[in-house]
Amino acid sequence: MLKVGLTGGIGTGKSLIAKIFTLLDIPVYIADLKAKKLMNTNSDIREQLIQHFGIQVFDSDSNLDRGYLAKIIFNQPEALQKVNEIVHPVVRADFASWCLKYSKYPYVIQESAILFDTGLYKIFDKIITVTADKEIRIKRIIKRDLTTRELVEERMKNQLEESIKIEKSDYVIFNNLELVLPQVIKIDAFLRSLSKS
Ligand SMILES: CC(C)(COP(=O)(O)OP(=O)(O)OC[C@H]1O[C@@H](n2cnc3c(N)ncnc32)[C@H](O)[C@@H]1O)[C@@H](O)C(=O)NCCC(=O)NCCS
Ligand SMILES: Nc1ncnc2c1ncn2[C@@H]1O[C@H](COP(=O)(O)OP(=O)(O)OP(=O)(O)O)[C@@H](O)[C@H]1O
Repeated sequence: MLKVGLTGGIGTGKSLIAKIFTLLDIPVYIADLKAKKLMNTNSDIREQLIQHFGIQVFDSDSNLDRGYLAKIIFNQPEALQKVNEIVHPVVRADFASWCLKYSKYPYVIQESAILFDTGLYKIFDKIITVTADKEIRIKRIIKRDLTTRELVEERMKNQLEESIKIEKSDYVIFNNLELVLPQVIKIDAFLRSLSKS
């Protein structure tokens, strides 16, 4: 079974593309969601987060205080690296066991904004990058999250340049004004034929 990575910076449209692949009956592992779930439920992660960032990292209901952690890590590269070191190995193991459930499918996808940034891309047979112009991405995220330009740019600064991702990818989906559905259908057809060969 092929393992495919789906990546792209904040606001490029990864979630939208992931939904289309799901509609094409392809299992998709959303790393962001899984990471958040594991940060709330995995005791090793919880203990290490508390050890490094204090008890305030969880709120009074014992849920991760995302705003608190975001404020720390997206301004301090060392803190971001520490969180990545704590969380990513657990997500990696979780993905490996998740894949076992889908061995009958032609391929599976992991969606993550930071596949190249973290070196995780190496475990995938093929990588798809979704890309869009910076201004369009900023406007879409401000509208989606009711956030500010500054906060979106802060996250962008912590992610690899789009051009590097594009260069390292097998397939690129352009999501400015282009139609995305035909692009996804074409890539899906390639991947299905690859899985048969
Ligand atoms: C700091 C947290 C709690 C903020 O949560 P919040 O709901 O505000 O943002 P969300 O998770 O939706 O992230 C929005 C975007 O920020 C960017 N982002 C998230 N984590 C990272 C990271 N480790 N490095 C760079 N960019 C990141 C991505 O573009 C992501 O799509 C959360 O981002 C987090 O826990 N990150 C660390 C875990 C992680 O690396 N997750 C990514 C997939 S494994
Ligand atoms: N082609 C498009 N036209 C209009 N709006 C779009 C388009 N593609 C995505 N969007 C909107 O832009 C926003 C960002 O898209 P999406 O959530 O898919 O991005 P993402 O890459 O998953 O972002 P993040 O990294 O923050 O998770 C969403 O509100 C989505 O509905």
